[in-house]
Amino acid sequence: MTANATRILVLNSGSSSVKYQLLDMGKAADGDSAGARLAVGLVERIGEATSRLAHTPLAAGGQTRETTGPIADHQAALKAVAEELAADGLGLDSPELAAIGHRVVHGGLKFTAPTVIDEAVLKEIERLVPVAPLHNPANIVGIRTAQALRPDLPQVAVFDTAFHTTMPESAARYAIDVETADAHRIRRYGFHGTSHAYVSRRTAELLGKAPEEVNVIVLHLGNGASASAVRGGRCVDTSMGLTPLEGLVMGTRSGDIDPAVTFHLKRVAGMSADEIDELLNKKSGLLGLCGDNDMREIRRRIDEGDERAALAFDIYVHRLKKYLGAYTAVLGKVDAVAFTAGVGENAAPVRAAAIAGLEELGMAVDASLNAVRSDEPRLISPDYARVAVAVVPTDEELEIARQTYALVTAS
Ligand SMILES: Nc1ncnc2c1ncn2[C@@H]1O[C@H](COP(=O)(O)OP(=O)(O)O)[C@@H](O)[C@H]1O
Ligand SMILES: CC(=O)OP(=O)(O)O
Ligand SMILES: [Mg+2]
Repeated sequence: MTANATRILVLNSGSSSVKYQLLDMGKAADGDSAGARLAVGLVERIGEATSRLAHTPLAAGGQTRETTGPIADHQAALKAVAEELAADGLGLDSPELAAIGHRVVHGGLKFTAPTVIDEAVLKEIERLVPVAPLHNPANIVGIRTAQALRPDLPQVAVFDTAFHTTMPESAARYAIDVETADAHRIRRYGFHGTSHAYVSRRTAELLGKAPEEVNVIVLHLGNGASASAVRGGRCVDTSMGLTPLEGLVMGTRSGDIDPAVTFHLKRVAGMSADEIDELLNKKSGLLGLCGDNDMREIRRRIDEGDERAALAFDIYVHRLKKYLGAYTAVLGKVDAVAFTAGVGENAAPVRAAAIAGLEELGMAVDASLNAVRSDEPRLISPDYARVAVAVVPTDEELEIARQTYALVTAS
């Protein structure tokens, strides 16, 4: 790595998408912290005929370029991304590139911090595929493709599970036979940790406090959704478990159910383990309840009087309330609730409904503050509320870039 290599490419490979950012850690971002964005983009609907790549070269005019047409797999997606970057002189061959940072969803028990990827690390990420079947395979293809493009560069894995490794055993252990659990490493790992870490820190900043001084409940509500209880900057509980299926109602995932539902489906409905897996991960949640997994579409249907959409919304919100109550009890004292990710940042009705009726917990939302649209962290609670309710946009890519840069410049 040369001394002036300050750029980090971040790849966030999802099951059917790749989000990416090229950042310069030697330059300040908005505000005063490092990480100026040079290019950002998204490839979506990978594997379908209608794949779409939207690329915005912020360092070269900032005009978004869109390409549509089939992109067969993640490897093809990353090659297309590399070409877009190269078109503006921001290519992967640049000597200014210091490292490539990858979001890796499941890190198991081994990885509690960002890690430079070698074959042994890749093997471990591969071993964890059964507990993150929608995510780890895409992460692996992202890493292998990036390695092939720049074999000389450090590739760094930043794990979704890392932030949650501070959970006490009382929160991390399931109440099942200890030997069986240990033999198969069955426990609560938690996910979206990079987001929970970033958002809880930003929330403390918004309150003008140090992270050590505040207790925050973070609600990361995207396609996948999870809640976490963060005490003084450390995670003490989170809603996702062994896999990203437990907890909140999600776009296509059920979240919490009675585990007996699974053997009932097997014994009574004759479904196989794979069919049940597919049902709970891909055909449940909002999609299973009402046929749509996008909150925008659900709100539109509710406005037209659609009862199935209204019930799906109510079930989604009911689950959020339960976790707000539970994590208030876990934390004892809550300073702030932070809403983040696609739904949390954009869906004012979800925020209003989740907090409604929680005055006894010190939580309230001001309707006019809640209606404000902004990309900035902001409070939406009235002055009198004991608990600050906030909208805090997440930035997993920036956080991954910071952790990656810190690791490769430390040695
Ligand atoms: N303007 C909006 N209003 C309501 N919901 C929105 C809006 N924009 C995005 N969403 C929701 O956010 C979801 C995507 O969230 P995001 O955090 O980008 O997900 P992921 O990173 O898991 O792909 C969409 O499926 C949709 O439900
Ligand atoms: C872990 C997880 O659920 O991630 P995503 O929300 O990106 O699907
Ligand atoms: Mg996400």
